Amino acid sequence: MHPGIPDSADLLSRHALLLDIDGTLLDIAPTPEQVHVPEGLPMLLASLHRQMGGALALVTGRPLVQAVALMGSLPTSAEHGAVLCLPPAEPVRLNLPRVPDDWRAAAARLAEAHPGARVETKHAGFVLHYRAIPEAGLVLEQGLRDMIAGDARFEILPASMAWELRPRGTDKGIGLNALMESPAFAGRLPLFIGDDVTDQAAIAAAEAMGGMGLQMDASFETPTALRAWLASLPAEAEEKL
Ligand SMILES: O=P(O)(O)OC[C@H]1O[C@H](O[C@H]2O[C@H](CO)[C@@H](O)[C@H](O)[C@H]2O)[C@H](O)[C@@H](O)[C@@H]1O
Repeated sequence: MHPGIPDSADLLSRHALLLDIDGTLLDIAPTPEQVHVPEGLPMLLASLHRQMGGALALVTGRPLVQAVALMGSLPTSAEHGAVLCLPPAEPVRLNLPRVPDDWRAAAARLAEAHPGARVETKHAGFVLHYRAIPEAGLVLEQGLRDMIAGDARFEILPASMAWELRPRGTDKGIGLNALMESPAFAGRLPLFIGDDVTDQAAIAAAEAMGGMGLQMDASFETPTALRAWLASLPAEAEEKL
């Protein structure tokens, strides 16, 4: 575990916990639908959320509906900062351009041409996954780059064995900042944990606020270790009181 992590009592009372999902809370699976949510994880997160006065959130690239289905109803920044949900309020979506339908169709054709590749649709953009066909990663990237050439409204983000085509103007740092501005998080220091290149913006945002941003490979290493640490927090905090 990272040496700078605050002790449990300090963490629960003075910090906000902001957690990535894939590769952090959950082990990576062959496809987005095949992730396994360990029994008790949503209940553990809900319990920590209560104990932290509401200052626990998910910061994910997944669409909100998927985050809720996997982890339950928690404060969530979804689609890399494009959607903010603070239950019970209705989710708020940034006003961003959506990728043209003909790009979505072209991406589907690209995936068809490389069996094993697949397109995941999001509200404003899409993800081209190549985990099942790693050798096609560079060709698929080039196909996407040709697609957006000359259109500065969009960008291609390297993700975990995937390329994400999305509008500029949002990232996980923007999502983290929006969460930290909400009442339950105000006055607390953010502790963000993520595993992927898309998590760098949230790590930078947490550090810019005087908090901590941890990369999984340099802190917990595996989702199993992170989940065990989360499960230990309440009991450890009680011992210190
Ligand atoms: O920000 P996160 O919560 O980490 O979500 C990032 C992306 O995760 C999903 O894709 C990744 O995880 C899948 C399941 O383990 C894996 O099969 C895939 O190869 C990974 O790229 C999700 O599908 C994306 O929408 C998220 O942006």
